[in-house]
Amino acid sequence: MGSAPAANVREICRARRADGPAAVLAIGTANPANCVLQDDFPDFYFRATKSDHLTGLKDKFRRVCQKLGVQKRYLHHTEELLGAHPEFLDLHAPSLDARLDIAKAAVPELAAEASRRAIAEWGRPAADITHLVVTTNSGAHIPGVDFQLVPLLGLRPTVRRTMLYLNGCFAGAAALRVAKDLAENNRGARVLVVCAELTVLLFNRPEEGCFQTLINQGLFGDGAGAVVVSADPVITTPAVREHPLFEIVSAAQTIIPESEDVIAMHLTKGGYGGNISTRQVPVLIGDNIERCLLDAFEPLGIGAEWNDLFWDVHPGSSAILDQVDAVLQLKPEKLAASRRVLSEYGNMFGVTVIFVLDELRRRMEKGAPEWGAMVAFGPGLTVETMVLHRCVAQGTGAAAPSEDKLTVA
Ligand SMILES: CC(C)(COP(=O)(O)OP(=O)(O)OC[C@H]1O[C@@H](n2cnc3c(N)ncnc32)[C@H](O)[C@@H]1OP(=O)(O)O)[C@@H](O)C(=O)NCCC(=O)NCCSC(=O)/C=C/c1ccc(O)cc1
Repeated sequence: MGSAPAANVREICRARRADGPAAVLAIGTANPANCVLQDDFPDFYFRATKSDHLTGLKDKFRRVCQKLGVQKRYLHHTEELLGAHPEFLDLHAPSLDARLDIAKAAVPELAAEASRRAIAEWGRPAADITHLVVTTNSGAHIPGVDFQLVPLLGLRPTVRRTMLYLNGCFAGAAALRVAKDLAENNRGARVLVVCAELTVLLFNRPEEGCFQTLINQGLFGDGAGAVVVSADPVITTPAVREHPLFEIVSAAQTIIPESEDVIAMHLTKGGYGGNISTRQVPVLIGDNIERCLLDAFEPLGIGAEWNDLFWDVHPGSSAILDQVDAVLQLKPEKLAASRRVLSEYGNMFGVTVIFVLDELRRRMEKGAPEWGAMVAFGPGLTVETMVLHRCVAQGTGAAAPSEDKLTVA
């Protein structure tokens, strides 16, 4: 076989690229059935960990729980499951294997549930998914959740998988960034992004002097979010249409200088260890968020009137959202979707921004902003910044199929 001239190779590569931009076509979410109310949680937690005698610490935990912005969460671990694993209550007992076993079975199931909802909304067969990007902090298995999802969802064995482990709370935005590049560089690609988290690896008994445990138990929740992304949505049949919801216009990642130790987590024999500098995190995010946003929006020629945008900010805690509000001087309704998700589900690590996106699309009405920002934070400290454009048919507030003229400001 003769070798093709270089120009032809370029042409081949160019022809393989989609016209873009990548767009979110469908969103699915899922949570475990076990719902816990924040008001009841201190009683549950201290009872389940046989720590009711630590009355001062329990009062403090109650106060901290009230400050996190959470009212409700869903947790895979129940009192029954904890009762079957007394080793989870002993900080010094080896419990990592048992925790990983729980995650190995439960994370793919939760991920599959969210994915099925996204695929059902998308309206095409699961076998039409060409790429799969999966993230979790809850596990360390090979093959991983990505592999398990292939039979669970009926994906093709040739689906191109990318597994992102241990990206902390910015994992959801990072997965969408990867999906954008995959979709825009592969004409016809249909990328399924799936994020799934369980907090069973973080579960620990309360201890005097260990504030981190109180945050871990009071803030985080379990859930999964899935999104279908494509850069060339089409009308497939008269009955089934692909509807772009949000175009992903740009995606960037930044490390905040000298913040390496601010969120540091690692696997230990007893689950996750490490520390979050809870007072520093909101301050550092506040000090750096505007620069990250300007770097994202200025090259696009979009003005920095932050109140003209819609916002998907990772709700790390209400202190973080308050800081973002204060620095960007946002109107109260701007972070309402982030605050609602935090309140109803807790901080679900990288999953949370997908829940906020789902909440945003439900809140979008005629006259809502066309341009928006997704901002996620996590270990590093790392900031993921994404410029989003809501897809609207001219003159309506509804999402438009790709054939219709899309409004681009
Ligand atoms: C709720 C906080 C912690 C405190 O709220 P506050 O408005 O500053 O209130 P206070 O100053 O009145 O503090 C409430 C209580 O907590 C105590 N406290 C206040 N920080 C302290 C303190 N660092 N020491 C020890 N006592 C303290 C404080 O002394 C006080 O105790 P007390 O007077 O007895 O009621 C608030 O600052 C806050 O939400 N901070 C941000 C929380 C945060 O870091 N969120 C998560 C960011 S991202 C992330 O977590 C990712 C994690 C991850 C996890 C796993 C992975 O695998 C990967 C990643």
